[in-house]
Amino acid sequence: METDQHKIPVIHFNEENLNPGTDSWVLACKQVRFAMEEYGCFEIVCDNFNTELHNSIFGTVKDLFDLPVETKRQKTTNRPGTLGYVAESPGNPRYETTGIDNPETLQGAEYFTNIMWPQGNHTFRETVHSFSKRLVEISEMVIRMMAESYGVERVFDSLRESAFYALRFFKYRTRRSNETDVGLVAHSDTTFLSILHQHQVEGLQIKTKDGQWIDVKPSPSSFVVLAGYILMAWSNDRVVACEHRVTIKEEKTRYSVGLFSHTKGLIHVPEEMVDEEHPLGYKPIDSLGFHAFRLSEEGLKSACPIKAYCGINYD
Ligand SMILES: O=C(O)CCC(=O)C(=O)O
Ligand SMILES: [Fe+2]
Repeated sequence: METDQHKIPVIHFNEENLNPGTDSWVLACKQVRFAMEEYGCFEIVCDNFNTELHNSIFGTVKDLFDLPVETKRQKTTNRPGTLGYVAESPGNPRYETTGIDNPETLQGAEYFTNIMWPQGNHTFRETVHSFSKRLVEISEMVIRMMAESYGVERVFDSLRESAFYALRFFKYRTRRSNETDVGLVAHSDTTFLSILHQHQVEGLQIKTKDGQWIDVKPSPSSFVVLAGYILMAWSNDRVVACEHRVTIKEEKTRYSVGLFSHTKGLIHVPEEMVDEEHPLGYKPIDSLGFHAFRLSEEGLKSACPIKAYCGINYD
């Protein structure tokens, strides 16, 4: 429910405020930091994001999920800790997802496409590639803005170099008579950042600090940027990973897509993030190790898996 007190911050990304060093850039950095610290998320409206790309990505999503299940189930990733295809499960019976590693590279987009369509699928490959490239640019921009707003621009290059991406597609089938409106149960992501894009049918909900759930409306030109557990640790708890879920009230199939940014190697909390009020809370963070831990019995049980994995003085 959207209430008077709470509204997810909306930030417009346009040519002017994306020009580093300008006053409007500095203001946009402040808005991004405020949104992340208060909500763990914000909505970006991209003035120059074309509706055609929005329509084509969701056209390809339908083609992909319409493939036979044996085709979708094939192995598409060798990356430790990365999920490939996930079908309906008892906790999330309406949820189906699959993902592409390195989708912003031609090779990544092609590798996945050729497994799904051995005869090739030019439209799918091109759409995934151009859409992911745009989202990676947005993701890098947000990370740069966060680094600048905390005065740690010096670490931006190493964060950028250690980043890798997955594009994931989601389908939520319509409700059967004995089922609830749950699309995906509440959780926070194991990412640094997740950027979600919804199509027509709403469902994404974000939990506020005071425990209220607020709806995020779909729009062809807007994306929701969510803080994941790795950003939470990197920021030494200045930003808290955004808890979210999917609740589908309409009797319709829902599609969404998201770019998930991960990091390889060890990420250190920058020393500038540590002060009296924020004592160092994390050992160096191994994002891939954390991903595997999160899926373990202990990780699934933990109230705050990132702290259980690499928190200092946490039990
Ligand atoms: O479908 C969505 O909008 C959200 C998906 C999601 O949160 C996830 O898979 O982690
Ligand atoms: Fe999520």
